[in-house]
Amino acid sequence: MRTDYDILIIGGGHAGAEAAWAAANLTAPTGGRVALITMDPSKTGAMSCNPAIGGLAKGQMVREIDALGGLMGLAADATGIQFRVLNISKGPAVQGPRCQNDKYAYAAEVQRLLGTRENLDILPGLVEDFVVEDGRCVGVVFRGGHGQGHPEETQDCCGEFCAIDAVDKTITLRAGAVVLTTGTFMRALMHAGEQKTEGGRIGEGSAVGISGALTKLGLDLGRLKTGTPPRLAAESIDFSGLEVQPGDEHPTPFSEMTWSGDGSVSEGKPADAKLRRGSDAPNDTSLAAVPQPRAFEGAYDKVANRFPVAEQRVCWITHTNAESHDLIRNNLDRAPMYNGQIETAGPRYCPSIEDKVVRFADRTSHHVFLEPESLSTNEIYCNGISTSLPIDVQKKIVHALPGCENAVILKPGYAVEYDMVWPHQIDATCMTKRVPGLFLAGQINGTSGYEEAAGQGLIAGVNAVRYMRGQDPWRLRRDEAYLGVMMDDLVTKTPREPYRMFTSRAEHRLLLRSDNADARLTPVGRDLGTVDDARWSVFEAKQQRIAELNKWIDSTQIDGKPMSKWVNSAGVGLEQVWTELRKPADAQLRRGSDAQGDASCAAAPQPRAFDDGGDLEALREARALRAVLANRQYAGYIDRSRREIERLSESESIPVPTDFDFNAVPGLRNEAAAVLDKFRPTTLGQAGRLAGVNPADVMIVSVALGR
Ligand SMILES: Cc1cc2nc3c(=O)[nH]c(=O)nc-3n(C[C@H](O)[C@H](O)[C@H](O)COP(=O)(O)OP(=O)(O)OC[C@H]3O[C@@H](n4cnc5c(N)ncnc54)[C@H](O)[C@@H]3O)c2cc1C
Ligand SMILES: NC(=O)c1ccc[n+]([C@@H]2O[C@H](COP(=O)([O-])OP(=O)(O)OC[C@H]3O[C@@H](n4cnc5c(N)ncnc54)[C@H](O)[C@@H]3O)[C@@H](O)[C@H]2O)c1
Repeated sequence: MRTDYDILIIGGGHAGAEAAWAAANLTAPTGGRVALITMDPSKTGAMSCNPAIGGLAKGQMVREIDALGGLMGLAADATGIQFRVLNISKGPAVQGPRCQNDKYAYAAEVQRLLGTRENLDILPGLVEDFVVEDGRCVGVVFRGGHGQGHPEETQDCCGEFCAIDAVDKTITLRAGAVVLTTGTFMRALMHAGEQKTEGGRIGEGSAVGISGALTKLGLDLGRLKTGTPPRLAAESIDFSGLEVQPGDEHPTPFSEMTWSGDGSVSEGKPADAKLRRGSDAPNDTSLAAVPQPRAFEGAYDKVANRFPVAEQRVCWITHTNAESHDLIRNNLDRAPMYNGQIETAGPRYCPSIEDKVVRFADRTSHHVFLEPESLSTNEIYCNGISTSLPIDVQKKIVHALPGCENAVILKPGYAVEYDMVWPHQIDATCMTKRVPGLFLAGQINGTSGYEEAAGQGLIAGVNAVRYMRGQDPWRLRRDEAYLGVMMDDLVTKTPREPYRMFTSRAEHRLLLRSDNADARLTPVGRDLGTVDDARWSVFEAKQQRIAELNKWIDSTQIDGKPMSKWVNSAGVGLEQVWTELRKPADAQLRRGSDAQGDASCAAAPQPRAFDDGGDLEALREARALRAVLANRQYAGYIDRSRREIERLSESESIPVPTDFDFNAVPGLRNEAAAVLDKFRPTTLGQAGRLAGVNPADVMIVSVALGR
């Protein structure tokens, strides 16, 4: 059995899957090998709770992950059973793509995608300790297992791993870097009323030893909680009187590679943009040595030629009422969150139904979305009534929902408490400051949500490879991506509850839109090595089309007025511009008196033939046009923002050495020195965002740094 790897990833959740995908893709061209060790490989990519990906702000993050060559958007598109863009009536900056997924198909697709990486080994087992030499993490110690998906009757589920009989043996693996993504599993304890069960997810175990191993390394651990609602049997619900929630008429995929055609690969070339973001050295040349990936074989098989891939389904809306609220109030003494059984903080922004009834006491009703969990099972997810009340009370709450009077609960709701690592102990690359070579990603860093976890996984996977290669770390700035906002928030603020992304967290949200995620990040991914030739050629084609559309708008008149003004006027949107674009070129010319005879106008983009029903060309055109219009709509703001970002970028890029002694800075207030010492910001910009550090403190530190 191989015991030496380039990178080890622990945990096959959303963070681990993304980290493994990035690390395997990055190391493949140089013959590197990656191992993903997880308690049960058959649960890799499992959706612990909501069978949905994306939503407000989260959808933008999925688009960013996709733009950087990640797998979440591909898996979501391949298995989505309902697609909706939320906030569609509001501005493009706050629109969030979201899809319902067949949760079993989603996990299977994540596993298929990981299975296409020939240099990735997936090993079943429980990691219990780290190998640390000279203060650096260089491996892990784990107990081999089969995972629950192991077919007992055969002995070949894990190939070589089974063959050498590694099960229940303690195995040491060494590597250049380790990424730990334990999710909700560290010392996990589930609660349903008075009933307590060890485990991070129903039917699964708890990772106990790893908490102690982290404490031994000197890391400070905390404890948080989250929860999930009951699942109901579809045939026991009367849907007839319920409001139907259909998907969008023309569904929008997450991935730029979905429906990108046959995925044919043109000769790729490195992106022009130089990667300066995370690099401490502005003229970083180490990237020149990054081998460019040619093609991620098998990555786009499921999505390249059709969309939606899976059969589409509707959801339904029901609601709680005075009767269910009374039930909840009368049983609060049996609710672990209220009777002292759970003392840790849960996600304030995805509250349990008992939280909602207590905190919003004046409300007499809350929406409950009934969502199919799979095309192949009868499970219905009750979005909106996450609960840890005892099962007998859950039954009564469910039966009080219109349509659910006779509903059968297949799986009860529960809450889970788990250990996490306070994230001020990592930096924005996900590497722990105390133990170089050890990276943490996902719920272990105090976040909540698949998308937040996946984003951190990608960042950790990339940086683990860069660390192993001795390359400069890669960091995203707040004005570059929601992923940058999340990392900056995590390392500058101590979360008091599970961290969830919102558009309101991003001060530059008009720049960080879902429509321009590829323009912002695909060149960055190309430089990093996470974007292959196929994705790069799709990106280049789109940027070319955007340029053509801009030229057309700038050179065309409509009713004697510049089209560039018309596109920003009230009542004009994608549909109206699309209609103009579909008119034959001579009709466009006839409308614009000044444009008569202007050859550049006639030569502007030939309207592409597409039907309202949607096809490949329509999808591409809509994507390009959406980006063009959003950029024009926000042009004034974008210019102002850019100037402001430039003004601030000087302090943002001033590095603070990792061993800088804040306590020795003359004139620095004790309170500021203590905060700076605790969070150990890596740039002066980050220092300025810490609570307890004011502009005068930043000035003093800046002088001490010799600036
Ligand atoms: C009950 C519940 C409700 C939730 N509600 C939602 C929701 O509605 N929507 C949402 O987006 N998020 C929800 N979450 C959170 C969501 O599941 C997580 O945010 C997300 O899955 C985190 O991804 P992750 O990769 O960090 O961890 P996880 O998905 O939890 O994966 C961790 C993986 O690591 C493995 N592992 C852990 N420790 C070890 C070890 N020592 N050795 C080997 N393997 C190990 C586990 O087996 C698991 O495969 C909920 C979670 C739970 C449990
Ligand atoms: N439920 C929990 O206890 C829990 C725990 C941890 C994390 N989370 C977080 O919760 C998120 C889900 O939270 P949420 O409650 O905002 O739900 P969501 O993201 O599924 O929904 C967001 C909004 O979308 C709309 N919506 C919901 N379901 C819909 C449907 N079927 N069709 C159309 N629109 C729909 C609703 O307006 C809802 O408020 C996850 O991404 C995760 O980060 C939840």
